[in-house]
Amino acid sequence: MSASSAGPILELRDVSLSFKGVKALNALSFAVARGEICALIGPNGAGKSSLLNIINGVYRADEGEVVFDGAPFRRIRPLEAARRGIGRTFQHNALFKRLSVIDNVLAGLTRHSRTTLVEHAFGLPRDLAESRALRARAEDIIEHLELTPHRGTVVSTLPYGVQKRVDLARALVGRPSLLLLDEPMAGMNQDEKRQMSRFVTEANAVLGATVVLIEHDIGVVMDLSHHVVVLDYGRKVGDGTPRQVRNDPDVIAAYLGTVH
Ligand SMILES: Nc1ncnc2c1ncn2[C@@H]1O[C@H](COP(=O)(O)OP(=O)(O)OP(=O)(O)O)[C@@H](O)[C@H]1O
Repeated sequence: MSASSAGPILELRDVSLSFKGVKALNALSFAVARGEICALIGPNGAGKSSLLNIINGVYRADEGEVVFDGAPFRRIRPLEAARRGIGRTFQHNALFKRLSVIDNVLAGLTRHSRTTLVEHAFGLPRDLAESRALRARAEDIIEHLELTPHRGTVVSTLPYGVQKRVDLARALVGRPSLLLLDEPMAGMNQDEKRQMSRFVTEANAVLGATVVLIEHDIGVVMDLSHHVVVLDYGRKVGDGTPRQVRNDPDVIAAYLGTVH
């Protein structure tokens, strides 16, 4: 075991971020253990998406640092974060809506390929063997996420729940060690949520990704996660197992209301 693999995969140390005087994150500290599913919960505007944006380099922390795999940073470029093994989905998925499922999943492999997106679009792979290997990887993940019937379908024509799964496939195809999911179940019915929960569990247990996810459905959070961090106005108001957090009076007061 290397030195970095002994500690938590992710640590936030006193991270603060403001937008024109509004403190989105206020001296936030917590750690995510390797191999866990960690849920970030809290009311709208609590700072959850901003935090994911700092971890994968979309935003830069004003203060504090992020330690990923033992290496601290305050700012990292999104491509560099992806290269180091941080995968990401977005609240409103950022898929290429006019492209097929397979092409969207292949786009998630750009960081692994010496072939550029333009070369890929024109069918000009630099290295045929590389291209075949990456395509096989994309086909595997499509099968794994039960997207095979949709593999050639243009994304914009798919139901929203299936699009969210394509977004997950695109994030997973790069084999991230840390997978950041921003409301992967937003807008889904109970059946779709159950299905997505199964895929997130498999990404964690079978594919080995540590998961940090933002989710508003407390039932889903309690069933799915090993660890829950609660944010309110950019501050941490709870941190523990789902059961600990559920029974924490501060969390109940700030967010959960009366728990039966
Ligand atoms: N790019 C931005 N420019 C200005 N203010 C921002 C920006 N991003 C976030 N904020 C502000 O930072 C605060 C935290 O927002 P953030 O989106 O991180 O919260 P959240 O917990 O993810 O909310 P939600 O559950 O509604 O997605 C809010 O006050 C928000 O208005």
